[in-house]
Amino acid sequence: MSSSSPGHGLAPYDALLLVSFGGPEAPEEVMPFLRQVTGGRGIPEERLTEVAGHYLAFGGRSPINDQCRDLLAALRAELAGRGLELPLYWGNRNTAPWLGETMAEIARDGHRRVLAITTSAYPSYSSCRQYRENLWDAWSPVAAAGTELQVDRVRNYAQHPGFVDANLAAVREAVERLSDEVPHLLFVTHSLPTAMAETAGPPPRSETGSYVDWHQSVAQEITWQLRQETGVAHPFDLVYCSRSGPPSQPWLEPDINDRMAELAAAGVRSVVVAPIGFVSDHMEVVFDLDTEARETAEELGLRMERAATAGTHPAFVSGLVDLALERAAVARGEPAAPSVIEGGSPGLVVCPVGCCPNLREPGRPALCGAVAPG
Ligand SMILES: CC1=C(CCC(=O)O)c2cc3nc(cc4[nH]c(cc5[nH]c(cc1n2)c(C)c5CCC(=O)O)c(CCC(=O)O)c4C)C(CCC(=O)O)=C3C
Ligand SMILES: [Fe+2]
Repeated sequence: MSSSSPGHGLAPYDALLLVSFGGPEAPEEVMPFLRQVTGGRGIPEERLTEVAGHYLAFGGRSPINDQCRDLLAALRAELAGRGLELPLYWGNRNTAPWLGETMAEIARDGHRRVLAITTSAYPSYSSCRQYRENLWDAWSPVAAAGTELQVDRVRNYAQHPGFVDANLAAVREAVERLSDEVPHLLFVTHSLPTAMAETAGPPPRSETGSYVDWHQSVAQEITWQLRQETGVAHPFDLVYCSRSGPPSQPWLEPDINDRMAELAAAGVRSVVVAPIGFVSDHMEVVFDLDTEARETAEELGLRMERAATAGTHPAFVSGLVDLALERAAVARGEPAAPSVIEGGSPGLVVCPVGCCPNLREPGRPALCGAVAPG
């Protein structure tokens, strides 16, 4: 690691902040959570009832907050192990601990320069800018009250070797569990409205947008590294889960269940499902993949192994700390030396104007981005 003196590696930051999505922890919290997530977003009522059913099937408790608690513990241990003992806070977009309350606490505790890390690895409005808007909403009352608090953010990190290595290890283990077969690899991520996908990332963009491009390159890299290790070239695809929105609105396809049916029809007998779009076992993973897609696989007679998510894998946790060190070096004015997979894109430390635009409310303010001149 290039951090010069331990203990100063994260200067100028005096606090770290994990920013996540949030989730209900009891049955009576499910509907308020769903209304909070979808407020004003045109999600049909039937979809909400359906998704409420997913949460209620798990006792009304989403796995996501517990996973944030585990990640916080793992990050604290990693920071302490490297002599980087900065306080680490946690705030959510949709449930307690609310980001706004955490930001106020950070200010009360006397911190003035905070580095945020989101539990979301890829560019897109939902996975990138929306968190920057949440940071703005949390920060502006603090700033209005006269506290000079500056918030920066670690870049989108899906193409960082730490995230990729954790996912590679998980795919390797899942393939090994299917010992005598060459499974088809199904890399899965959250579907998005195609309009959001095509505008993901900084302009200029490819036709598919950075969300899809980044996932493709992570899927390719994992498949390639596996081939280097084992000599086996697995066929692979990028597929989607958790489509929402009205049926009239186009979302990214193919859905994992549809793709499994095609593969089974073509004679494929086993699949590894690798949720590279999720940093840990969110409800989408435990319901849409472990429950729904597994049922589909059983109906189709496909053997299915689900690869673990990055979770608290040591490569992922230490990678996040490396990313924080990298961001701190940039904040100190040192030359950027982003660590990135072969042929990948390092992502941007500060999102440029027009990056992952908010198509619904174009003028909405966001932190951690360049401001349009004039
Ligand atoms: C790209 C992306 C990520 C990955 C990046 C990131 O992690 O942020 C993500 C994560 C998550 N999404 C989650 C839950 C939900 N997402 C919904 C709705 C939507 N997601 C969208 C996109 C994404 N979502 C979109 C475009 C919508 C349509 C409404 C809108 O335009 O905003 C809805 C409404 C019901 C439904 O329609 O499904 C729910 C309940 C949870 C919590 C899971 C848990 O509890 O473990 C997590 C981590
Ligand atoms: Fe979502």
